[in-house]
Amino acid sequence: MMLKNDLLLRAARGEDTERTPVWLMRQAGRILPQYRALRGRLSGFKELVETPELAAEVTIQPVDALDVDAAIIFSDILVVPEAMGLTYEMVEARGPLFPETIQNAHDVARMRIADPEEHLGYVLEAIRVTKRGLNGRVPLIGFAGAPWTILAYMVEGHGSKTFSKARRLLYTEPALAHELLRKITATTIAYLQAQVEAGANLIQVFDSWAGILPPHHYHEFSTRYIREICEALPGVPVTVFAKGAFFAVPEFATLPCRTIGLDWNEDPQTVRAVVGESKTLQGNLDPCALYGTPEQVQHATIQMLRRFGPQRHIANLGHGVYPDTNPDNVKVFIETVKEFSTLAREGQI
Ligand SMILES: Cc1c2[nH]c(c1CCC(=O)O)Cc1[nH]c(c(CCC(=O)O)c1C)Cc1[nH]c(c(CCC(=O)O)c1C)Cc1[nH]c(c(C)c1CCC(=O)O)C2
Repeated sequence: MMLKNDLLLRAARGEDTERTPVWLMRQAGRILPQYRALRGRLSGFKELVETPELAAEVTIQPVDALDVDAAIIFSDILVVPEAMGLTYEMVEARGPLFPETIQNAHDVARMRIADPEEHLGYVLEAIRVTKRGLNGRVPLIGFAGAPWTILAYMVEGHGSKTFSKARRLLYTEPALAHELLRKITATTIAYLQAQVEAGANLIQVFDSWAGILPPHHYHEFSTRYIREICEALPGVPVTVFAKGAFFAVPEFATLPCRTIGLDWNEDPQTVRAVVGESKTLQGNLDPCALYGTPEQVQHATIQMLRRFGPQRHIANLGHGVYPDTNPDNVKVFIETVKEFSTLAREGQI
């Protein structure tokens, strides 16, 4: 089906666009009252993720409510470890928990390379239902966690400031870590290819815990697997978002991906100077900028747009929007991107 709004895809491919496309990480859920109302009627997060009609409804909510230029499928990166054999629980107000974790060679051997239709069919069906519901209004983004970030949860068992159990494994049992990373990578590649087949127009890889590794470990245990994922998706626009990995930007410039996501610690002009003109950059307003007055939000957004320049930019936050953000300020952010980037191209400002 032809897309009515394909700004995101054209910007990712490096084509000139009449304005800068905009969406927000974690736009589905959390901040929208209509999400909270639906979520309140359900037993929990997993029911929502595993019921394709409901996941599709929540995916489309921000397109209706915020007028963003893309939808992102409502799911979680932790569906991948579950498909491999490690069930997760979502503890209300605390986050994910794995009752069993990966500790030794026996545990790694027990993990299977998942079959997307068999073990993640509910996500693929949610993508198909979402595509019908979107009816070509905007592109749909599919996603997965980067293998390193997935390993971190599988070994640690829950969120952590340091992920010291996961980092310890890289020193004490590097071969075992690689074996697990290979299985996660194989599962992720098949899963992302299936997402594209189901209708995802662009793929984002989230390496949320990139920033806790030293650069040499990041190169050895993360970038090489991200590279394999990018290589397995030829022709698909891929965005690599690695939080805290400013040290890896020179290497990201060599990845066969279209877009590099920046967190708010990164300076767009510095990154641009390193990667050159061959990549699109995404980001990177500090989510805390959305706590200001509407005028302050507008000011911060315009400053961010100026740092990126008009082309080869996808406007976004530097990480997911915080749950207590006023949706009206999110709208100011989105409208400012649309208006200012249009005027900038017309030479009016
Ligand atoms: C709290 C949490 C969850 N899952 C996870 C956490 C973080 C735990 C920690 O701090 O260590 C793990 C997770 N899930 C996702 C990521 C990668 C993106 C990131 O760094 O934020 C990570 C690190 C993607 C996601 N996780 C989710 C999406 C889809 C929603 C969207 O992007 O709009 C994505 C891309 C949805 C999700 N996932 C979760 C909830 C409650 C929701 C729905 C509403 C909300 O955002 O609060 C649970």
